[in-house]
Amino acid sequence: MLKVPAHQVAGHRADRGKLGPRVDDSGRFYKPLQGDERGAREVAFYTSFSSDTKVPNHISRFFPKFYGTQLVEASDGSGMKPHVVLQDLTFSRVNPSVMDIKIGSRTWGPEESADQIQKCLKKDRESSSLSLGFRLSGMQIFGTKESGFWKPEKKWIQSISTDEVRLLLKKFVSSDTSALKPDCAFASIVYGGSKGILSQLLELKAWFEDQTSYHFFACSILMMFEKELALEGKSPCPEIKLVDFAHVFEGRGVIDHNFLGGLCSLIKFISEILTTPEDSTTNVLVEDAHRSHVYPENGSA
Ligand SMILES: O=P(O)(O)O[C@@H]1[C@@H](OP(=O)(O)O)[C@H](OP(=O)(O)O)[C@H](O)[C@H](OP(=O)(O)O)[C@H]1OP(=O)(O)O
Ligand SMILES: Nc1ncnc2c1ncn2[C@@H]1O[C@H](COP(=O)(O)OP(=O)(O)O)[C@@H](O)[C@H]1O
Repeated sequence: MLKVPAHQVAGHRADRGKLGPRVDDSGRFYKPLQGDERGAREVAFYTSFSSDTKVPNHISRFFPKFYGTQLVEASDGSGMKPHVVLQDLTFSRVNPSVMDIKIGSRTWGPEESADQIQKCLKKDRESSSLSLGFRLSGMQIFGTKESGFWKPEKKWIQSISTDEVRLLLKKFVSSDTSALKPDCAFASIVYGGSKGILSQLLELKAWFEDQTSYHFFACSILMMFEKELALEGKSPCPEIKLVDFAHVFEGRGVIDHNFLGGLCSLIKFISEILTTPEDSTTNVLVEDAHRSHVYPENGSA
């Protein structure tokens, strides 16, 4: 029996009769193929990437495993539809904090329609994409068993300023989701360390400095970890994964400057949080109380 992913933070959702991804009980994530060229492009990417012998294992681990395509009953009741079958990235996690960061100042590819370009350009301008080279697309932060997750509204998170982006990157690794000033209590064990998120981002960056096979537009980095493990004195299992390849195009021997630029910018933000967590340029998130809602553990978004 397929169900709506409990920890999905962005993109199309399969609730309320809409078309969206679902998961099974064995760790697989079923993403409906968009009927136009986007679906075809995503399948083409996974097919090519999963058999690309030039991609080293320490890089392919940042991508969901690909199990082909399958006809599955669509979540909107429209009948059997092709889905791309992927590894469910949050399958083994209990109460993960998750952030979806869309990378690149430009989120449309070279062969897109004028309408698609206009739509993307508007979102890029109205978000931090143009100014920072990335935007937060969605997130959830686990608080406690009693309070559940803090999950800001999607439209708000995509319209925030540079200072608010910095503040949310801090809040993501802080102990109290309701505190107005983040304490960055988990920054060193989530962002820092030889297996932390910064180190993984730097590994990814080194690959992007060389690879010229793929250009990733509108692709996201998912950052995940588990606060409860940290509170038990264990590793919070910080991890990055890339998702959403509906706008991947052939690189044709050219560096993916758009993705690389956004990745470098994100790296700078994370590095600064590690070196100066007390930086006073980020104060309180004034809109916070109005624009977010908390839903209980295992509740729906
Ligand atoms: O449908 P919307 O307005 O939610 O837009 C989708 C975006 O959601 P957003 O509201 O920006 O978080 C969505 O963004 P996220 O993945 O949520 O960051 C995609 O950009 C999606 O386009 P595509 O499937 O990648 O071509 C977008 O889908 P399309 O509208 O292009 O089908
Ligand atoms: N393989 C996966 N496993 C678990 N969650 C995923 C996976 N792929 C995507 N997600 C979740 O779904 C969200 C939207 O995914 P995405 O591929 O960007 O969809 P869309 O094309 O609808 O924007 C991500 O933010 C993430 O929370």
